[in-house]
Amino acid sequence: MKTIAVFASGNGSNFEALAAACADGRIAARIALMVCDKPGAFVNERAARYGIPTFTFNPKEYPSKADYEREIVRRLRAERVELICLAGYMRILSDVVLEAYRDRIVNIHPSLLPAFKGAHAIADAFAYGVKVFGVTIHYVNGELDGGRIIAQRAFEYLGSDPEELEARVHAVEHPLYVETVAKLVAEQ
Ligand SMILES: Nc1nc2c(c(=O)[nH]1)N[C@@H](CNc1ccc(C(=O)N[C@@H](CCC(=O)O)C(=O)O)cc1)CN2
Ligand SMILES: O=CNCC(=O)N[C@@H]1O[C@H](COP(=O)(O)O)[C@@H](O)[C@H]1O
Repeated sequence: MKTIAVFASGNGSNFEALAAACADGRIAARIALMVCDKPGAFVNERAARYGIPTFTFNPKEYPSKADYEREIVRRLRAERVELICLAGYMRILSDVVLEAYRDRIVNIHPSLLPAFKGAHAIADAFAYGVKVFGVTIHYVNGELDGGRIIAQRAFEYLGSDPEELEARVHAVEHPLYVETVAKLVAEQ
């Protein structure tokens, strides 16, 4: 049984998709920790419902990113975490975490990378008027949204409602993340 950690900053629908899949065996892993940089974010409520321990912190309470990342690594090691899944985690990871978990961090990004990197991918793609949207799961390294791609799924959207588009993105990313993490933990 592999041990994973999920990092999130907001609503946590991807976190919940992974937690549900671990709970019912579709992913042969246990989520030992949910890491969140936003106290009060709804993802904390979701973790509580699943009885998953959290390390939720306020970056402003630490002298630097390295300080809070050292604390994160301490807790990950204490839980013997083997794989980190970023799921809407909106902080750029420094070498403190990247080196401790080299090639064992994956991220889901709501665009067909390398197009539309960054924190506002859906809005940027929508503004561009793209007709084909998609999601990407990639390894995380020092280059922002530039790690080796593991999986992608595309879909056509011709509408003009940003909320409808975001719902379509989530409907595609949840099963893809579950399917991809299930394969990753089965391989390791
Ligand atoms: N190493 C590294 N870290 C990462 C990713 C990566 O592929 N490599 N993928 C990230 C997901 N994508 C982004 C892209 C941009 C930003 C971003 O610009 N964040 C602001 C802060 C945003 C906020 O305050 O909420 C910052 O400067 O940290 C955050 C996540 C998560 N962290
Ligand atoms: O990789 C770049 N940026 C990260 C990013 O934008 N991730 C996206 O944040 C959303 C979180 O939704 P939630 O799971 O909280 O409901 C989700 O759509 C992720 O693809």
